[in-house]
Amino acid sequence: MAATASHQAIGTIQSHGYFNSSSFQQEHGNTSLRLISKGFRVDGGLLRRGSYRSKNRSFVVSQASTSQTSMFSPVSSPSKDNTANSQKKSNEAALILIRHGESLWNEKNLFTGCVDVPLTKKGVEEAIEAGKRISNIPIDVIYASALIRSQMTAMLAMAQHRRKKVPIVVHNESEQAKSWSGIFSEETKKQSIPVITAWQLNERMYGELQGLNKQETADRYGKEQVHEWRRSYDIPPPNGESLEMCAERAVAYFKEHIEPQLLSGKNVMIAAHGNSLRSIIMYLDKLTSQEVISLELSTGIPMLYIFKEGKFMRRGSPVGPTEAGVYAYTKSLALYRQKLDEMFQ
Ligand SMILES: O=C(O)[C@@H](CO)OP(=O)(O)O
Repeated sequence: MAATASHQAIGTIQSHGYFNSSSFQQEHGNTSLRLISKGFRVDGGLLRRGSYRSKNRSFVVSQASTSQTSMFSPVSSPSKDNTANSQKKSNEAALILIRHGESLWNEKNLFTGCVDVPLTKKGVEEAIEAGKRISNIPIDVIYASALIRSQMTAMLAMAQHRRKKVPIVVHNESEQAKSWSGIFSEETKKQSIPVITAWQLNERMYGELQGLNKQETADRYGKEQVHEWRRSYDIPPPNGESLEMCAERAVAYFKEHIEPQLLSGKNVMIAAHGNSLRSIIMYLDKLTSQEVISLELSTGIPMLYIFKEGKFMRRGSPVGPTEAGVYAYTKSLALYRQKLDEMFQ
């Protein structure tokens, strides 16, 4: 939106734009215009559409200010949310889990953990293939780890989605980052999918094994020892995280941030890692610490769960966009697909 000369000072504030009132006040002085904290309140009322003038500057609010998030409105936690609406909405949602495609260190057979390594060409192809498999499943919000291999996977997969919404990484790391990534069109926001990145979804930290060759490590320390480090539930590799430690942060994040989304009816995709996903699957499928030992995830294979009435139902891996079975799991998935067929035939 073009800012007029008099509005140039801070540009345009929108309902979904990020606005740092304290920096505004520092810059422009705490004047007749009082912007209280993050609510865009002026003397107790919400800012309305229009132009505002402080001591020496003016600015524009182009929409009534009710929210300060960009395209992503965080849902309130289920315990705080007691409206009938949320009850209605909590009916059903799809959850897709996907381990990133092959990385350059997977290819070299190196322990990777939290080292931030990109995908190989094969990994890129796996992510694209994964995207085709889930291209008819609704996705409202995407979670990825802080590592590039999961983010590449999410983005490449989404490029295959028939709905053609644009996945956009949410930048909440600072007020400025929020503000600078603001989107000023409701229509554009509707055509976007927020991608939320979280270190808690990172691969388990492999400690002093990171960068070592898996085969050479087995030759040196013995196959059993290395298998214990790699697959046991509670034995950490030297100075690294056990699966149990990884689960503590990954599952906590899932419960705190992702479950409320599902409860509110949002369809979620999580792109993450072998072990962070193993820990989440252990929680979803109620696996014991013995059972999780034999759980192995392939790179780039999406897994579908239906969340219904507070329960997670594992629906396996959608084989392809034409596989009828996946869409027969629930009425809403079938309807979504039907709509896509109508829109894009
Ligand atoms: O190296 C790693 O970070 C992981 C995943 O690739 O290895 P592992 O097979 O031991 O879980």
